[in-house]
Amino acid sequence: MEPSVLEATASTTTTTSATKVEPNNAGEKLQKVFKNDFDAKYNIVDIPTPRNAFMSGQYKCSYAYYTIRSRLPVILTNVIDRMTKDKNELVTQFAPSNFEQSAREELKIIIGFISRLKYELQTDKPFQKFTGDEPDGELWNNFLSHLSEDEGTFYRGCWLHAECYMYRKLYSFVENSIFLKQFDYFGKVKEQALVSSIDDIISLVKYTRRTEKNVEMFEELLKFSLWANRNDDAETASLFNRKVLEDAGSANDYILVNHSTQLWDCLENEPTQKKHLQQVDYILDNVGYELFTDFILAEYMIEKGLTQKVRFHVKAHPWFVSDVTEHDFKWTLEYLSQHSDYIVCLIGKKFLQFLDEGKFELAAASPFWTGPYAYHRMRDVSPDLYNSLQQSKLIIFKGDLNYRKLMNDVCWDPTQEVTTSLSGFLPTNLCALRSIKAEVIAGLPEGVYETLCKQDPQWMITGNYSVIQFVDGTREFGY
Ligand SMILES: O=P(O)(O)OC[C@H]1O[C@](O)(CO)[C@@H](O)[C@@H]1O
Repeated sequence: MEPSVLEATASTTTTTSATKVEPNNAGEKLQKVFKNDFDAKYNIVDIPTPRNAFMSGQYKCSYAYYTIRSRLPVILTNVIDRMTKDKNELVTQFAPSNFEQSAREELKIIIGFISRLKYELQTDKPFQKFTGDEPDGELWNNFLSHLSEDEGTFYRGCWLHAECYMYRKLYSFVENSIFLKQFDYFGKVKEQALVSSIDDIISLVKYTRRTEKNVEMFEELLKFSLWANRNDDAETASLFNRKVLEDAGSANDYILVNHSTQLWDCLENEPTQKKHLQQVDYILDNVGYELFTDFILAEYMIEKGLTQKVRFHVKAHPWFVSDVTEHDFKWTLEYLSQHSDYIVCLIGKKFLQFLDEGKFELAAASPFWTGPYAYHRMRDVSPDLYNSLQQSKLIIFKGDLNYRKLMNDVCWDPTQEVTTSLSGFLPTNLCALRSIKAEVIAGLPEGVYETLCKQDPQWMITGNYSVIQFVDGTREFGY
């Protein structure tokens, strides 16, 4: 688990007077003085995110601040370290042998670009336009050109924009390179996530053969997929996955909203005027065991006649470390179908066959998913995507980032109606399967938020709690 916001900020509340520094802890105190200087320089205010404000690194008592201050620089440092360590391997893999020296030089330049991005992040510099051959360069530059001075930097801007911008810039460095176009900074980590979860995958496959068609089983599969979205380290995740597999209801107290029955009704009893909608759209999140649980849920929906097809949406390029790209999606199915374990191999082949038969479909990766926009902007920014989603019986959004984009990355009153927080985004019926990792939430019952805050003020960033939220797209909400 990530260190908490309080751990990250507790040491900063101290005197700013350098004259009081004692010799035995001078280093520590000087660091505190520096931190306070930092806050003053970048207009950081020592408060949590105000209600109805965008999440932002400006608010020191927020996960946005902690992410920009601590998590994102570490991610960039890890990328640099990994590239430096693997440089020979990368050069051999991506450059023809007579161009190895040029590739080595290019790699050095890319590492330089990443270091500069890290510096810009740490010193709250303005977001820079995209000037290379990015296919979505216009989308991004258009977005950037509409930001005011205050909205266009890492700490002062909206957290969603800052994080999306960082990952988009990071990818642009290899995308615009000569030799490293195909390189995925997070490729190894993602492959390892699948390889190391094979035992859990086998257990899940065994458990889900010959299932009944009923709401109870459907709910169990929703929960497997839901809890696979927790952000634990590999070992804790595996223990947790097994616990949920032994008893899908074991973490029920941590599911704060559970609309499984409404979801079932939506799929099972579709009103006659919507009978032509025979597709579920699945907006994927992470690779590894999580992606596999998504496949199992999709398999169930197809085999039990709840939908004819599931159309999966992936990211157009590496994104937020572990998000599924087209390559990851295909690699996962290939890996499973060639596995030495008979059960894994069979299920992999079955899913590949689903792809052939059109029961599974891999949608062309829309740049909108790797854009900075919240989903209420989809209709005007990406009308084709919006129109195609309208043809769906249900859209399943996995994970925390999708949730933040649904909610416009705003710190809503937790009891706010979800439909209000969606700000008009409702192409069809929606479902959010999300474990809570940021202070963005809507649709909680009265009192739940307050009770949990008393138990643990940081409950919203632990990933221990979750929601299965359904929004009925057939109702009129007056937008
Ligand atoms: O994989 P998920 O569930 O989208 O979680 C990743 C998200 O969680 C966070 O760690 C907290 O919101 C973000 O950095 C990121 O948006």
